[in-house]
Amino acid sequence: MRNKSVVQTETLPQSDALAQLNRQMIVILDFGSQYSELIARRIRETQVYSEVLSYRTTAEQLKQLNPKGIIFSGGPSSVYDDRAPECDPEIWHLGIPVLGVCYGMQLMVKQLGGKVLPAQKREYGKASLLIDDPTDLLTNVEDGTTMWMSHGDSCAELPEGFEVLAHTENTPCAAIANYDKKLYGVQFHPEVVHSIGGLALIRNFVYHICDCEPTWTTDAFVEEAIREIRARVGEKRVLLALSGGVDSSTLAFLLHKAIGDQLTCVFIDQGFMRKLEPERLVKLFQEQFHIPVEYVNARDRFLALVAGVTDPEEKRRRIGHEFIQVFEEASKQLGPFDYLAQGTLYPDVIESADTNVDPKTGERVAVKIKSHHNVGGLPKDLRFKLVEPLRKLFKDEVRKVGRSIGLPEEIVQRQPFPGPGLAIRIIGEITAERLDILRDADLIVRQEINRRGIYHDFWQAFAVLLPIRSVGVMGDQRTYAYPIVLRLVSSEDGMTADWSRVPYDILEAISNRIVNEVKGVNRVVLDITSKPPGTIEWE
Ligand SMILES: Nc1ncnc2c1ncn2[C@@H]1O[C@H](COP(=O)(O)OP(=O)(O)OP(=O)(O)O)[C@@H](O)[C@H]1O
Ligand SMILES: O=c1[nH]c(=O)c2[nH+]cn([C@@H]3O[C@H](COP(=O)(O)O)[C@@H](O)[C@H]3O)c2[nH]1
Ligand SMILES: NC(=O)CC[C@H](N)C(=O)O
Ligand SMILES: [Mg+2]
Repeated sequence: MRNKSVVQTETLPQSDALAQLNRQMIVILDFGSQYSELIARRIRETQVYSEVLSYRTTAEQLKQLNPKGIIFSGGPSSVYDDRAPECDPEIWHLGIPVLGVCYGMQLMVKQLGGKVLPAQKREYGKASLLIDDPTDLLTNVEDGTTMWMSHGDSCAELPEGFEVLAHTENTPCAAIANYDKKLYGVQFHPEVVHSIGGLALIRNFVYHICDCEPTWTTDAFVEEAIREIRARVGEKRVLLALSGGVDSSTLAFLLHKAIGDQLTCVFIDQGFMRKLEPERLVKLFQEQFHIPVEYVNARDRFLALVAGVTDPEEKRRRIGHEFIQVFEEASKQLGPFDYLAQGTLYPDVIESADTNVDPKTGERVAVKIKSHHNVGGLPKDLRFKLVEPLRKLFKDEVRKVGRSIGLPEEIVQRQPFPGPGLAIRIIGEITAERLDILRDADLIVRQEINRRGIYHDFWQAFAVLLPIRSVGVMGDQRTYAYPIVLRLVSSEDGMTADWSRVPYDILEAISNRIVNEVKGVNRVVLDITSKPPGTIEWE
């Protein structure tokens, strides 16, 4: 299993537990592709469980896990690079169906005795797939369908026992198979949305070649998560870090179901929350859900901690550490607790950690984008063991889980709010004054959006305060004040995002109100950057 963070070893040993349950699963071996997690998503969309593991996973380990199929991801290396990542060659003899994607296919070809060469023409983008064998892997994949390519190498000679299933204008071996051994390879990327026939191909592999049944449903996840939590925690007590967001609220419901009053929820008011949120959250949980919440007012200490700090990563690091500090203190007062539960999701883990393989060394290289406080901010000597049952899920999957265990729609549909809160929406130094300004501006954004019933049109809609000032004129007086940035984005899972095309009259209303009502602001600007290349938050 990937060693994503220093505390990974303390999290649920999911794979082992899964193996014991003998659940049908497809394993993805990651050779450093941008799309490895996307392949996992696609498989899960077919309602079959899937996990991404390192390309170093051995045949022996795979035998223990007993997956129904294995997918080799693409990767940035060329199979003939000096230290290109290779798989355990015993994998070819396990008798488990394998689908190699791009680099994965090239590796299959090379290791089994065929030839891979730099292609005559590199191929990036859409290509028309011409089908030579419309059965098996390519059943229901239309001849001439669009598939998405991204490669510089190509298969020049097939290994023994293989045949060509499809080609494109530039690529003679676009899809190949050794039917006897159930080994398949595709030069294109069936997992990306631009590959029109991609999902049909994936379904053929999963259902017909690997013989899986669509049994990994939300209900099955909930049932199993509850079983695993109980088995792991036993009679011990668990402290849940509750922010009131979708993830930790879903987790609160899940844990409440699993271990009842062994659970204590702690909400930390770090002073960077949105206006009126802390009060609302505590009331909602206590009065409506009857789940008690310990409210910890830590405003002053967090503010003191970030005073004068302008570096975004340093802010995140300090806030992350302080969170744990406060939990440890709470544990002394209310506990003791052996476990700390957090609503950590897959994207938090991916973005905080290293996900790429260095083509030269075969090692994972850090491409840390930003440290999500709940992952990168954790200290090495964490006293708690972590319980993070949502760690493998994407946001939309969590929403489904939440809904299925009775979380009200109001929370299920909530826009995400980062743990470090407004601290990472004030660029540069954080002061009490700037916090007040941003809180007021942010409330106006929310009010104007809610008033029009368009809250759910956005993945997130919020305000950012910039630490610069510009000149304006109000009531014939010169002003010299901060600008507010409007960040309004749509997204499916937070991994990519686009800026929302909001009608001008709404932008106008928001801008007018902010400039008129929020003291200290004299200008409103709109962020029109997608992710990538931007990120959703500004720090
Ligand atoms: N103020 C807080 N008090 C206690 N725990 C927190 C707080 N903020 C964040 N956390 C913990 O950190 C985790 C990650 O935060 P994150 O914002 O990603 O998730 P969330 O708040 O549960 O959901 P959402 O992404 O919808 O806001 C939370 O699930 C929660 O366990
Ligand atoms: O709990 C969190 N702790 C963090 O440190 C954090 N940083 C970003 N986010 C949220 O993650 C999504 C992707 O954000 P970015 O595009 O800014 O990386 C967006 O939805 C962000 O709001 C965070 N959530
Ligand atoms: N997307 C990939 O897997 C690329 C594989 C290999 N680096 C190539 O260029 O052919
Ligand atoms: Mg949150």
